[in-house]
Amino acid sequence: MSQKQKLSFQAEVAQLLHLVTHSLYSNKEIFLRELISNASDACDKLRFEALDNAALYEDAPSLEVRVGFDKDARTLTITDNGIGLSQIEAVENLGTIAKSGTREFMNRLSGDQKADAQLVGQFGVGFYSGFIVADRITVESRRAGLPPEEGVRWVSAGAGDFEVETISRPARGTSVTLHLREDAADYLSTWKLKSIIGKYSDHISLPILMRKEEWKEGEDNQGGEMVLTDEWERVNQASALWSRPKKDITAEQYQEFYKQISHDWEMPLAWSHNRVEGATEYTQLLFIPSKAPFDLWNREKKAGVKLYVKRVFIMDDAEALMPVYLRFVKGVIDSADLPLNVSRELLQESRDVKAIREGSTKRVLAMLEDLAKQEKDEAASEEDKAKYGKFYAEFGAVLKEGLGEDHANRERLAKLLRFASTQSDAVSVSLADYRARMKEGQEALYYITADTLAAARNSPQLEVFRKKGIEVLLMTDRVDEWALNYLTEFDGTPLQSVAKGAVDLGKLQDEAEKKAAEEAAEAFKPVLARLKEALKDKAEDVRVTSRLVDSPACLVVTEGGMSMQLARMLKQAGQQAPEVKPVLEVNAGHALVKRLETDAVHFNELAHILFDQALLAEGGLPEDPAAYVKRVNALLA
Ligand SMILES: Nc1ncnc2c1ncn2[C@@H]1O[C@H](COP(=O)(O)OP(=O)(O)OP(=O)(O)O)[C@@H](O)[C@H]1O
Repeated sequence: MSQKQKLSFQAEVAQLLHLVTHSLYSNKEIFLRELISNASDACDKLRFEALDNAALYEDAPSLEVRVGFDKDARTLTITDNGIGLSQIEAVENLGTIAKSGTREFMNRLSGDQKADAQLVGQFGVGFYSGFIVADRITVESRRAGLPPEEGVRWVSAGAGDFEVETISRPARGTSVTLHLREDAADYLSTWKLKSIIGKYSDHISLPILMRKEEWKEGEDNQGGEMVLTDEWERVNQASALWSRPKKDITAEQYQEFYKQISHDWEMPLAWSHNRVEGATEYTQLLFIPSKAPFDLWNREKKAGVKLYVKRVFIMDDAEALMPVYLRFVKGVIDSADLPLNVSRELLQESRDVKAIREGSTKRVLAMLEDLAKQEKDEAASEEDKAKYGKFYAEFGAVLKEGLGEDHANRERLAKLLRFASTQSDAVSVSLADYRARMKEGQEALYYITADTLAAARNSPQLEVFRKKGIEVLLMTDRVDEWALNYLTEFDGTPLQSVAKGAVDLGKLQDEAEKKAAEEAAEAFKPVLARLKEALKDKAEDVRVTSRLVDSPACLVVTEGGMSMQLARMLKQAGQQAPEVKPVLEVNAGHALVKRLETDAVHFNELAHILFDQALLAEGGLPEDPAAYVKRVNALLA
């Protein structure tokens, strides 16, 4: 590649760049954080690769980042002596976005600049944020280990394409030169740059160097000015934030550190910083974000915890350190015990890692419990009180995955769950709240799962519960049904789906009611037998129920069976779902059902209408919708 080559950006990059240059003015200065963060990552990568191959250090073993500027040329340059980029890497890494879910993300953009800017913030613009302030960026780089003549220059004006060419670059590493737009000239100031670095990058563990400035008197006492010298000085603290004592770290520093490692633009909701001593020694600094990332639902998504060993960065997405259901947690774990050359495979098997994961999981749960406690704390500020609700709205559904995934902590997790209920539209009812206000004689915690809150609330299955004033939890997250399989009781009280099995209200029904129900069932027996016959292809069974008050019929599944809703969901997702044949339950007191006893002519029609209506009421569709319409019309005419 000795001549210049012109290449196009991947479509998604071009889209992202358009957004970056058109919507991200409000917080311009973050470009410096992003570029310094990349420089620091590049040094971390070199240090890691050099564990096996010390020759990569060449003659420059001390890693650093330099920030320099040239007022006359209106350029700002960030240089690192990290791992560098080969020509192929420059084309790939700076011309495409490797993140999974990028296309879906782009599809979510609405064209509304404000909303999109917010989304882009969640997505993370990284290197491309340089184009907020620059109308052209030149990257010069040479990968550690390659000869000087295999350097690369990459230039782009941030529109549709970029140019690359081979250059000779004796120093390993990367320099990113921003050709600043006219309105960004104020970044050409030592004072300004220092203050931004202090704000965003103070905790970076590498030294960030800038040229020292000196006061120079003007000629003939004509007033002087600050001029740059050739001496470089360190402008950050350069000690890893998590290794400093807690008391020396301010809330702002924690917040900025979070933003740097997470690329999130919002503040974290909570953090926890601890040195754990004992059989396994490590430091953990864990954050709970306040907003879900765009790819939260991708269970393959990179985990958010970085692993360090004695301050040396080892790997980014160390999934072995955190269970999948806590994939939203960001932070750093620095182990004193693991070997520096630990591999992913080794991590999976290490007992130290297991101990770290257990300890970190407990720490995150404790953080969540604290947030939940604040919710009810009179003395807490309104902001603090709202935090758990905020967390739950973003991550509650993911947390539920833990019921199936993390047996050891199931009870703690169960206490953290919140639901809407027939008494609360807000997703705010905890199992403990519900249990505390159960009716006299109530023996189970009742719940229903449905696609929407309205469908849950209006389900015929709730009728008898409403009549008796019994609260029912309304669950509408896709994961609920699956997760609830793993939670059969709470604090000794069973959890019972109102749509599964025969309803047994136990002590909530008085003797007279029970007797009346038994009599009705007895009298209805002959009709039941005919109904079963008429619907034998559709219904597993037909029985008389006491759960209905106003509706003629409803569908339930057998105890332990998969709900119709879950089966539908699986099918929609293209997965194998067992054919669920539901049980039709009929309300023997309802006029339409009574008509079955007398209207022999329309019996068959009525039977199918009952079944299909019950299916509609719970969010399903009749197998043959046209036949259903025809039957109803025949009766209406
Ligand atoms: N200073 C640098 N030295 C070496 N490689 C770099 C440097 N800056 C960027 N890169 C490469 O370019 C890639 C893209 O950078 P970019 O900042 O866009 O995304 P990222 O850092 O991977 O993701 P994010 O910033 O969202 O975490 C990086 O993954 C890295 O491989």
